[in-house]
Amino acid sequence: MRSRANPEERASADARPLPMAPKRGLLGHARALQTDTLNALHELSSGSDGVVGFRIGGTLAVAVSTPAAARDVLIHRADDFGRGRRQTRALTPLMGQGLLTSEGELHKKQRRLVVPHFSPRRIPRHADLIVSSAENVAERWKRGVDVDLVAEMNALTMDIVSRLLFSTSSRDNGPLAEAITEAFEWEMHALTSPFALPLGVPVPRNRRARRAIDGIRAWIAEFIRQRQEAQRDADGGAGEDAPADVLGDLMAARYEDGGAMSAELLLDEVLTTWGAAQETSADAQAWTLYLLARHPDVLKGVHHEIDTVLGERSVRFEDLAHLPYCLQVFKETMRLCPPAAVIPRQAVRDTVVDGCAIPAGAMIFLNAYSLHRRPEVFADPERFDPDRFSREREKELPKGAYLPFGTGGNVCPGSHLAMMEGHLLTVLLNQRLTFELLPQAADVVPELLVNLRPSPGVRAHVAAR
Ligand code: HEM
Repeated sequence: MRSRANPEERASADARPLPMAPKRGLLGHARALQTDTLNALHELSSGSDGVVGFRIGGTLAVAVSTPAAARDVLIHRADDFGRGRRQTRALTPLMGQGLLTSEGELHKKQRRLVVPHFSPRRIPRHADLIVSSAENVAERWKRGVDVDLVAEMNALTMDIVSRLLFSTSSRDNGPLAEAITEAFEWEMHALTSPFALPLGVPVPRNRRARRAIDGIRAWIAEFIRQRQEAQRDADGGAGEDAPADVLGDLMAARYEDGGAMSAELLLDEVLTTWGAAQETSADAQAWTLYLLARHPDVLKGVHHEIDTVLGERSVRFEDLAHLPYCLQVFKETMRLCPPAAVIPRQAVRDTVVDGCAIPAGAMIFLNAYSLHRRPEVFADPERFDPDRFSREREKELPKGAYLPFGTGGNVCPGSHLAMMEGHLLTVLLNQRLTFELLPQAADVVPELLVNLRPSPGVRAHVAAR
């Protein structure tokens, strides 16, 4: 007797063949992707119904860019996809088995432990340190300076994340900040270059990265050890209580069985948080300042809201609910320029995405940049229009149409913190300063490295408002 196929099998039997982009030479689309990844992917996506296959050398790749297809990959069929070898190889040396690299049971167990520390209830306590880091910058710039906003926003978010994690400023530890920059640059090369060699191959770039990564892990491990020692003294009544930072939270966190994280995993999660939180937030803020400088009408609305609600006083967490237009600006920025513009996956078995058959091994490029430009969802998609995120209009967005933080089991655990940080910085920096783009900023384009960055930087004259 024939057994009845389960719904999964029926779905894959009914799947239509994957539509393929027109062929391109022996290397397929490899060259176009190598020279301009973002535009090559956008061209593939916008010429498709949202799921399109193409070749990178001998490998099948698929660009995904509709809400339904995105939800299949990230939610409904998430178990059919892994992170992909390249991502794991690039991130593991620095981040070990942290949330950005682990999978399966370990990933689930770590999420249960880590995610609650970044919940909407827990993040307001970080608002003051974000404000004070930004105030330091505003104070330094008030007499007028020419700067690159990309580099400066990276320094600012580096400072914020190191205070958030360890209660110490990255400005006080130059060698660590330099090593982190070196390690992130190597990760970027390993993620994006077809010529990247495994870290064990002793070419000069790898040797430098190895030194930087070993230095960072040793420094943070020693910092954790000292904090644990101080904690033991405090528990014994012989010292001060530990500062209330993310490291303290993670040290105190307990699994359901009452056990604590191993020293190695604690180190991995701390470095993962650093890696995931810093550059994404810097790029989001650099894009926000750039787009505001290009749209004086929107900037006027931002100034009006800030002046009405705050006047000259500093912003506090409680004010954010009364500054909705500044939040809309930040959200619209992440629609047009999502820092995580492409979310990579690899099919671990034959599967189906939005009705199309995807074979095991296919690389998936979930293309948020093109997803956020679907004209059927976002009319006149290239227009910078924060009103798209007014309370009423935002509610009408179809599920899966706006994914700056992904969705499903890997959704960004830092999204609430990132939104609060982006909101606070948008308010504070535009309250205190003016940003006038210099002629070199005339040709800024989005470039997909690991994140979507304004390239070659955003030169601006900054002065007190
Ligand atoms: C504007 C800032 C940020 C953006 C645009 C962003 C975006 C994203 C996206 C799209 C993902 C999902 C990746 C995937 O599905 O593979 C992700 C994951 C992650 N993010 Fe964020 N993120 C931001 C800030 C932060 C912050 C502040 C933290 C730290 C608290 C953080 C920690 C993480 C971690 C640990 C993951 C891995 C989650 C997992 O795979 O389980 N991110 N982020």
